[in-house]
Amino acid sequence: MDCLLKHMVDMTGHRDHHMLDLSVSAAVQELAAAARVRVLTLASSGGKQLLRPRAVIGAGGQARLEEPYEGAAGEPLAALPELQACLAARAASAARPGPDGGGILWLPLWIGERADTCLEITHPAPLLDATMHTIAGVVSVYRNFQNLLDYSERDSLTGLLNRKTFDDQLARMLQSTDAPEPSLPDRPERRQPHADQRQWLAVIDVDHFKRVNDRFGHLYGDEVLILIANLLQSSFRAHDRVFRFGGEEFVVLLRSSTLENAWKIIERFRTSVEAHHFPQVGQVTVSVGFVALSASEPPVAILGHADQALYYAKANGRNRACHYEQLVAEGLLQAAASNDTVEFF
Ligand SMILES: Nc1nc2c(ncn2[C@@H]2O[C@H](COP(=O)(O)OP(=O)(O)OP(=O)(O)O)[C@@H](O)[C@H]2O)c(=O)[nH]1
Repeated sequence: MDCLLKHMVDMTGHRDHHMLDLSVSAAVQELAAAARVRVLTLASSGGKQLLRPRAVIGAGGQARLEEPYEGAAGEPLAALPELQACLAARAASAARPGPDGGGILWLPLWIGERADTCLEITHPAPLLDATMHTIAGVVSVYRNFQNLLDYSERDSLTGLLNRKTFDDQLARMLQSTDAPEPSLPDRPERRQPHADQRQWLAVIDVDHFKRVNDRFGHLYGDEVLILIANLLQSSFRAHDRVFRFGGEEFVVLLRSSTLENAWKIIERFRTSVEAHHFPQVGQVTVSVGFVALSASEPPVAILGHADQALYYAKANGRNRACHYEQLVAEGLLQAAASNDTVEFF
């Protein structure tokens, strides 16, 4: 009981999804005496259902986060037919028996009709009913707490991450920027990220949005923001982070991408907005400024550089994306001092 209470206190003391994932995996590993526990994201990409590990812990080890990287689409759900059938039937759990009464247990976290997260418990011995009962309780607390965190981290109009969570997420990305990839002895198949891959920050602003509000009213303006948020979510990958920064301004943190791919992804989003028919309003466009993250620069300077590139895009025709370093290299922008920010509202 003491052990359970200790884990509950630890889990509910966090205000961060990653720490919560680490806590729940440590709790379940200890309670189930598991050989391995993984927290998995259930995602779909290109019509395929995928599993992406978020956190993992082995027996006697420390829980650690699994950092996503470009090219890591995820593990195909089809490789785990028991879990696939469980998700299709909206069932509470799936199991694959192993030797000596051990096996693998999957516990999807259902929120209504959706399960975005699943716990995977590899246990060498049978799980007693009492243990199963305790784990089910821990998983329910985890799900409720995840919900609460989601609520406090999200913008109520668009459902995107809010400004408040940006600083944390940027600090986390900056920490992993320029840091050497940890060696993973238990995952020898893991591909190392390409040397050209960087992390990127893009600031996106709706063009002439005031005109939309003035002509069609705020309700239609709000609808445009919601539709743009949807286009953002479908254009960027699950491990990128998309924020509504306020008003008609959005920020994206793009993980591990080459400059060429960052251009492609950002252009794909910009052209998808341009091609979208917004009910009543018709065509809407966006301008984008983006910059590579560098651990040696303070967040305010990085944001300032992306803002400068956005300002350039606004001043030079709108409906375009501009890359800060390229503008500086071409002499079109002056490299700004680190405490510079550009205001255009
Ligand atoms: N409907 C709606 N409008 C908002 C919201 N937040 C800010 N706005 C409006 O967004 C508009 C921003 O206008 P401006 O800053 O002048 O910029 P703009 O018209 O987009 O022009 P450029 O950025 O120069 O292309 C203002 O009219 C704000 O009232 C919101 O949540 N909903």
